[in-house]
Amino acid sequence: MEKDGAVTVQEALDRLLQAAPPRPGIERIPTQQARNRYMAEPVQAQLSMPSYSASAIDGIAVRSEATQAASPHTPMKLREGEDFAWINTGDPIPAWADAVIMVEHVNVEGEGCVAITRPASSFQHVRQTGEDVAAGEVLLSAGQKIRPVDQAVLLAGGVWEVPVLTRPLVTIIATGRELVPPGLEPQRGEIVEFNSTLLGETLREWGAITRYGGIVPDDPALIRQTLEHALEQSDLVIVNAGSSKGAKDFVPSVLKEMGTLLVHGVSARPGKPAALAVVAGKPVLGLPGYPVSAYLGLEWFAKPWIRKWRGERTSHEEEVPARLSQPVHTRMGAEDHLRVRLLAGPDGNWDAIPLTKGAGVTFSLSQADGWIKVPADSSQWTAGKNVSVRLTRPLSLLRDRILVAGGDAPALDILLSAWSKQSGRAVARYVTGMQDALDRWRKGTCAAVVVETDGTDTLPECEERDTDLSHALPLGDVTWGWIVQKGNPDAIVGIQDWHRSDLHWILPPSGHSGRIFLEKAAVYAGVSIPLHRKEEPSYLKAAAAVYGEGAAAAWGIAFAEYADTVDFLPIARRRLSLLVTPSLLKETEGEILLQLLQDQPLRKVLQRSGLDKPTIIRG
Ligand SMILES: Nc1nc2c(c(=O)[nH]1)N[C@H]1C(S)=C(S)[C@@H](COP(=O)(O)OP(=O)(O)OC[C@H]3O[C@@H](n4cnc5c(N)ncnc54)[C@H](O)[C@@H]3O)O[C@H]1N2
Ligand code: MOO
Repeated sequence: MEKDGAVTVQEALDRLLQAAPPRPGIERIPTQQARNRYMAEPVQAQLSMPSYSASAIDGIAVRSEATQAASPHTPMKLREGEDFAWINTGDPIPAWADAVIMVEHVNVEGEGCVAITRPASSFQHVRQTGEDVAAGEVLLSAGQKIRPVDQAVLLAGGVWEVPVLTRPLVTIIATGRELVPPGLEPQRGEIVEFNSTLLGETLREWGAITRYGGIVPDDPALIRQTLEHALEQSDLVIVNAGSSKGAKDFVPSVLKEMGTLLVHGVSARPGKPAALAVVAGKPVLGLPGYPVSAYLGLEWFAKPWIRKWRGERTSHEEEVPARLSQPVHTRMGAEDHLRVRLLAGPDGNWDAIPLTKGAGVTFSLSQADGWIKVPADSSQWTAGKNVSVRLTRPLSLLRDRILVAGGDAPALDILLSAWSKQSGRAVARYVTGMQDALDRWRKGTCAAVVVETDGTDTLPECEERDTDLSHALPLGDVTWGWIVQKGNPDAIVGIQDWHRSDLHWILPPSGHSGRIFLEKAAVYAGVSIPLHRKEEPSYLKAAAAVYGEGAAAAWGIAFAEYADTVDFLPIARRRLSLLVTPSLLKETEGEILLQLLQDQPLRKVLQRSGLDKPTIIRG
């Protein structure tokens, strides 16, 4: 693999486009099936629409010059068949007529006789031949993406078939003996194969036809054989995983053997070990196995290659300026692509909150609102830095979203998704410390804060203990405590066990209420913060980590669904309330929330997820 910094993403892309340029074809397809295809050549209307002059209204067809004497004082009588003919909207105008008078302006005087009180002007209420589309007009130019409105105009102009660019056919091959197809429950050591769906569906959104090449074990001969077969039928082939330095990472060497390995390793993360090759004149992308790395590799190489297939010079991705809400640290020598979540400020500015850097966290791809790029020559960006965010969701949706910051509990997702469903607005949760959430609430970057009280309207785990909570809506009570291995084999009793170095402790991040509670309790109990500890931002992730790792205990919330996997030792009760921006509370959204909190079936579901109806909290 080339050293860090040896090949930039741009340089790698240039090599690929040079060595294996796209070669689109042209095909003629029925206009009705052409949605989302790209015009290969300009198209002219074959027919005029309408192809005859037609009445635009219901009324009578007349010769305008014969009506000039009509006025309210001197109504003019007209005889059917001589001076006028009844006509409906869309009917051809008789050859002898040149105008239409609205039925509302016509007085019927008797059989075959009407009177009019105003003259008609020439061409009045007449749709000229070709008013919509005139034969010979260029309807669409080369390169245009065909939308339903374009299909309509093509058909109006008598274009039954359109010349469009063929779509690139891309085959995706997944490699790895550990992979199992979706639908099968993975055993220990097995991973559900979802990258093909991630890559394939993204490629289809970009206009490619995709073929699933299956799961191939890490075996050079089999990888080669599958690749050969795929290359015969495809314009571009993607081989996923096996691109790094492990004993089973055969993709780069197979590509080298079969053709020209143009690049192995780019100076960008995640996605660093990407391998690009040309085999039998066709491009092959060897993308790393981690989903985020594979996805970025697709964006860096497949997207511009497809864009070039269509002859597009520029990308139309939406970017917004934002302020970084916390510092980011990266390693020099390679550019870093970070997923961020965006919080809208009242001043129209955006706060960008970096999400995990983990290349294996698919969920963060789904949660991210956009990407920021830290250049290879930077290693540290401070909070408040102005950044440009490449959006992954429409800006209008982000502006409309109700953002709820603050404490965590599994039941909150259930409650907030019910709120979203009933209110018709997206609701997103941002788990953070109480102080941070309250600061954001005051700045207006979130609409509501989940506060954790001890039931006495004070915030014990917050610097601002005296925040006015009189308007906060009580959501319910939760129990905090230790999530431990099933059967509590390590015999954890309480806070006093915290000093034990034979256990790995999983804690909420610094500043989160649960963490502050624990640290205060530890001081009170005279125990020091344990050495072996790691942080998990959500209680469900903490529980999953306890289940998956031996000798671990996590601070968390009582939740019935743990039952089969872990045990729970209760330690303290907390009341969760929602501090909602007064204006939002007065809107329909506020009313809906109040109704939901009274909804008995929903309360039962919330209770199963550990959120009891507010009761008196003891101790
Ligand atoms: N000693 C080193 N180890 C690693 C390095 C390195 O430089 N030195 N690079 C790391 C980086 S960076 C990346 S990225 C990964 C890339 O690894 P591979 O391309 O070889 O991919 P695998 O190891 O086979 O898989 C990684 C991970 O992703 C899962 N995976 C693979 N395919 C799929 C799929 N189709 N669907 C879902 N998940 C998939 C796979 O099971 C692994 O868990 O290497 C680092 N290592
Ligand atoms: O490049 Mo790897 O994709 O950093 O995680």
